[in-house]
Amino acid sequence: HRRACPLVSVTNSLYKECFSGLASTMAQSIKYLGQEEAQQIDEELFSEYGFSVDQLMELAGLSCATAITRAYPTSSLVIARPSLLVICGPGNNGGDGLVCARHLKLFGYAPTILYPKRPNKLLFQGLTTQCEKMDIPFLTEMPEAMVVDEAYNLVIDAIFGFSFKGAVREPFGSILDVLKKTTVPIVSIDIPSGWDVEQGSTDGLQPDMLISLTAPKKSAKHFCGRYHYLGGRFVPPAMEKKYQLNLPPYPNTDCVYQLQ
Ligand SMILES: NC(=O)C1=CN([C@@H]2O[C@H](COP(=O)(O)OP(=O)(O)OC[C@H]3O[C@@H](n4cnc5c(N)ncnc54)[C@H](OP(=O)(O)O)[C@@H]3O)[C@@H](O)[C@H]2O)[C@@H](O)CC1
Ligand SMILES: [K+]
Repeated sequence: HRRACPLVSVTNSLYKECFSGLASTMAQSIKYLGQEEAQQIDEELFSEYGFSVDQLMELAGLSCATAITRAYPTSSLVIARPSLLVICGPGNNGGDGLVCARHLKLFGYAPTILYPKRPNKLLFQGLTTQCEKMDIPFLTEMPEAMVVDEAYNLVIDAIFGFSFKGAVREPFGSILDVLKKTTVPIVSIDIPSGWDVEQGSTDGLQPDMLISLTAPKKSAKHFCGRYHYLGGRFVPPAMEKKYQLNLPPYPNTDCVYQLQ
């Protein structure tokens, strides 16, 4: 399912769409965030706007599950059982993955979770219990690439988000090595894991789908998969204005917007 990546930027494709009269003025100038700016916005949502992490994580995870149902409806899956593998990392990106898995189960999919490094915090313990109580199985180790390809329709990559830095440490290095050998489509939440948040990566994962949360990060310009969605419809207008995010208009009550 995955294609080679000729480093075509999303901005370029948006300009092309614009010339053919298809893109709105808003979509042209959507902002791509640097790492520090993404972290600053995140911090400000909590400190100045009064949100809590679990609130935004719930909305982020729900957006991800919704976007996945749009791109890969259960009727389109190759393996009849709608099996998915959700791999969760040690930070909030991993938390989004747990929430996403729970909603996907409610939407009729059969997720399985790999959560190898669990933070000792009530938030993540609660999210884990919720998944266990929904009969979502947890794996104890990463299966081999061939097993992943045979057993799952999709892999959801919720390993690292916008706080990723430096060389990948274990056990995630080995997990990403396996993912690079699989052929099953990968859906990355916020950032393709292992990619530099701003520069991307030429030899990293090549996901089939990217779900950017709040606003795309600079590395999203190097995304060459089939589907790019925006989720996390919780940005207050004053914040959108301050950071000149120029978010596209979400249709009606939708929590996702298809950018590509
Ligand atoms: N406002 C928003 O937009 C919202 C954002 N949300 C979500 O939060 C995400 C950002 O979450 P985040 O800040 O917790 O960081 P994230 O990237 O998950 O990882 C940090 C962990 O990774 C680890 N780690 C880092 N580098 C590593 C390496 N090289 N090799 C190995 N490990 C490494 C690091 O370990 P440490 O450095 O602490 O040892 C730490 O444990 C964001 O992308 C979005 O998905 C929503 O939930 C809500 C609203
Ligand atoms: K990710």
